[in-house]
Amino acid sequence: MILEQIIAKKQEETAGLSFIESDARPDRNFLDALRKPVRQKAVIAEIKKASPSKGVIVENMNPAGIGRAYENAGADVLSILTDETFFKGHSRFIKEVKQHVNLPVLRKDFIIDERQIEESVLMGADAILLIAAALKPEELAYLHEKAVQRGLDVLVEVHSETELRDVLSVCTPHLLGVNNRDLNTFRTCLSFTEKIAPLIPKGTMLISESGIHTPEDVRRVAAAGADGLLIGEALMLAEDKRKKLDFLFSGVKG
Ligand SMILES: O=P(O)(O)OC[C@@H](O)[C@@H](O)c1c[nH]c2ccccc12
Repeated sequence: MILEQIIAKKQEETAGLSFIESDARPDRNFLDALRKPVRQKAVIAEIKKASPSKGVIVENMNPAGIGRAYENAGADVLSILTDETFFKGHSRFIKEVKQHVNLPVLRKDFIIDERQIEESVLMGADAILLIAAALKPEELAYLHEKAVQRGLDVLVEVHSETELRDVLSVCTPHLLGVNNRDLNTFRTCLSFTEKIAPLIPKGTMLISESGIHTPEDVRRVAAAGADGLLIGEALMLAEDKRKKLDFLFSGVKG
């Protein structure tokens, strides 16, 4: 029930946020970068110091250094964890990284309140994540619309057919992510991508998220029809990010 715990914590945090209005806008195009991938499939490389399932992944993490290494390795965009409590992220990471890297950035956090959308723009995010399991369909539709109005791209994350149907009944996102990890049990299984891929509407990009560690994993989600891959741990743990990405893509043709 980790998701419930995380949401309870976010409710506490967002209660203290004030409504700020600014004319700040995202300055990089996340969706465009995903549509022109460097490799056969788009790569969202994630900067994540720790996670509830793995604990600390990298001690003394230098986000800007990792961001630069990801860019040099041919990642198309970045995902940066900003949640402090469960992922040891920080709100300043996005700006810090963008000073040294030219890639668009997704703010990876648990967005449940419209004030976090303005906050994301002020943090320097170009895109945000909305997690279907954390929101009622009407809430998701509302936050999706608000984010788009503020110029943000939105990755909508689902984990089941039911969640996908609920999402599609209220909005048609440009980017749909299938999380291969069950946020309640932490187990990953790539068959989630395979099951959900055929149900994604035309014109929506499908991103396979989590649990991608081997060339066989990449081949499998690519064959299932994923347009992009979100990879965290495997890249965080790699000494040489380019070598790792080349290796991961070694089994994908075309
Ligand atoms: O480290 P992995 O297994 O490659 O997974 C990355 C990413 O998909 C995962 O961090 C993630 C997917 N959805 C999330 C929602 C919140 C926090 C984290 C996530």
